[in-house]
Amino acid sequence: MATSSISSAAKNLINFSTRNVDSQKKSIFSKHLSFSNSSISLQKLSLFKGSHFSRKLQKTPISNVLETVESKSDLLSRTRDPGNLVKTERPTILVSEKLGEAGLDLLRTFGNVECSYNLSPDELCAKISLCDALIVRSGTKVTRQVFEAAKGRLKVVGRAGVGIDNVDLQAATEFGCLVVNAPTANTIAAAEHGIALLASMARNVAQADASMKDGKWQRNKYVGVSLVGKTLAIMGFGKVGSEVARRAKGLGMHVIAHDPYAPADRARAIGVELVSFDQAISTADFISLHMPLTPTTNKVFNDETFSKMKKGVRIINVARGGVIDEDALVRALDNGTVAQAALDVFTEEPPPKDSKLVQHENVTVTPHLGASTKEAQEGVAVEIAEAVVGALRGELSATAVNAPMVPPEVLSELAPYVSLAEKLGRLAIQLVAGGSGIQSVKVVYKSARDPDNLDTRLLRAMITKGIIEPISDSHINLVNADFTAKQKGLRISEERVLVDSSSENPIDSIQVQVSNVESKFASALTENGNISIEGRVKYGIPHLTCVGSFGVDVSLDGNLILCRQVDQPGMIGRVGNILGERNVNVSFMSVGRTAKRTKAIMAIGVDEEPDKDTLKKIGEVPAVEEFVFLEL
Ligand SMILES: NC(=O)c1ccc[n+]([C@@H]2O[C@H](COP(=O)([O-])OP(=O)(O)OC[C@H]3O[C@@H](n4cnc5c(N)ncnc54)[C@H](O)[C@@H]3O)[C@@H](O)[C@H]2O)c1
Ligand SMILES: O=C(O)[C@H](O)COP(=O)(O)O
Repeated sequence: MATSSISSAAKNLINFSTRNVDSQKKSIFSKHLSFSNSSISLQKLSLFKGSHFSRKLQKTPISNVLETVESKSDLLSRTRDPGNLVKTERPTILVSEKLGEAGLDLLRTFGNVECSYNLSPDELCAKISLCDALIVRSGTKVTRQVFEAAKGRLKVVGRAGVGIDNVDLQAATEFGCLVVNAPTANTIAAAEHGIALLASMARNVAQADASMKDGKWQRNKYVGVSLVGKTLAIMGFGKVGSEVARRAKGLGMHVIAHDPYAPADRARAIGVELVSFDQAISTADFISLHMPLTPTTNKVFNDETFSKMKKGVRIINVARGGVIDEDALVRALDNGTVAQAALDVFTEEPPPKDSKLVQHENVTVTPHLGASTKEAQEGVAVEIAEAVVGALRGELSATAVNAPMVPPEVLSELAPYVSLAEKLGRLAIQLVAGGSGIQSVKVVYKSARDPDNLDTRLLRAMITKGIIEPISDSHINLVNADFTAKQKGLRISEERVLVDSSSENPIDSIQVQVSNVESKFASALTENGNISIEGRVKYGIPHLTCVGSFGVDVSLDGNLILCRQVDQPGMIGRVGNILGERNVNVSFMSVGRTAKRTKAIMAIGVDEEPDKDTLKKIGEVPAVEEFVFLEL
């Protein structure tokens, strides 16, 4: 297979250590390195089934498989890492931030544990080459320099908590270091802290306390507001958001939530109505933030969105500081749009000492204490200790956040399908209209291969990745895809359809159906109301071949405009001209229709993202009935 046909998505799953691989080979197996001692058996990796390779290697632990793969492959001619833990008696585990005793005890049964808190970046770099594992919370920046300084010995970084924004995941993967986290043990603590901030803000607890300690008795100044009967909008109805909702209902609040991807029935089950972003922020008396920090949510609370809020609204943030434009929040507090804010998280932590936001009299602050209860820290410590010990033993971890190992033979065959799968997932989620909760996805693989010889876990993982990553800060890989989908209430079912084909290709086509949702592009819906898209690999390149009931043929490279129009002459020219006049390069174009001169779909691949005005112009072409721009 040509190097160029291995997409970045596939590269994400090519995860071999390439430290000593020559440069041309590195361009194929670049960037993503492995965790090399996984004990998953080849029985599970039935992608190998039937081959000479598989017969020889069945039931062999992956560590041995990899030895064999490595010895077979001149791509992987590196010598084994002298720090390989299989050969090391007791690994060294550096804990750089306070961790619960139960977790430390567990670690001590397995390795030599060194607790060194408050290390400077230089001190951390100096120590790290002597360590096999590092355990951090949000205060330690695990940068590329740390991985470089580790000189290949560091095997696993454990994040004792949810957010992994302080770990350079790309660098970790490049240096062959597994990153694991503890995503569930601090959920309740974060939710309780959200409620604590809500109540103390409403009753000016922090301000009144400071005033009394200053010798004052200001009963009139600190008259608060009641919670009962007030509307609370939960922004991000995930693990923490839904727990905050439950508790707020107990306080007699009317709770609504905005989360474009949360299942409506989960919300209904606890008496919460899912609403649009604008409806949530314009009707709420209190707004509590629980969405992840992603490119979409970065500074989503800004001058424009504050201006849509009810005057005198109160805001709580225990998610991530970056979802708020902090300067805009200061302005909104100054002009009274926002009456009060209670913040546990900040764009920069710790925030500058002279931060206007922190100093503002209507703001209650805590220094990122959401997860800081004894119980949560014990839970997180045990959760992370188990994950780190498991990783050091070579077991696959359900909370791994960077890529596990995939044998190259499997990858070279599946690489274009892996890329197709991720792109179909990304397209499918972008076709879902905001506000529709997505619950179940069905994937149909058409293949001439015996189902026993086709392991679709990798493809399912990539479809899951395509669906979840644009809407969350979760990092999906082969290990954690099913776990993450389940946690998010997303059911992914698969169907294999055996087709009659003499082709050597493992798969004929992949179809992704999203059930019971509204679509931004009605033509993507089939008669039974599901969004349906289908793709194939042609000449090693993923193609979109069907949208709803319309056949198309467009290579999935760059971005895509889908346009439904009345089927009539001149449409390609008209839309092509609009794009050409604005210097948007068309890479591919295809028209599909159900019958002559009725309706047609035009699928246009574009190299550049058209601006709003260009898209508006396309929408204004009289025969165009609907269109959508999709990023791949
Ligand atoms: N302050 C703390 O100490 C502390 C503790 C735990 C978690 N957190 C943070 O809280 C946040 C939530 O954590 P979680 O464990 O509940 O995560 P989660 O993944 O379970 O929930 C996040 C939810 O946000 C939704 N979402 C994604 N994009 C959205 C958007 N644009 N608008 C609205 N909703 C959107 C997702 O669909 C998901 O349901 C994370 O940022 C996490 O890092 C902070
Ligand atoms: O992401 C998390 O888990 C929370 O923000 C907690 O961070 P901490 O472990 O630094 O308290």
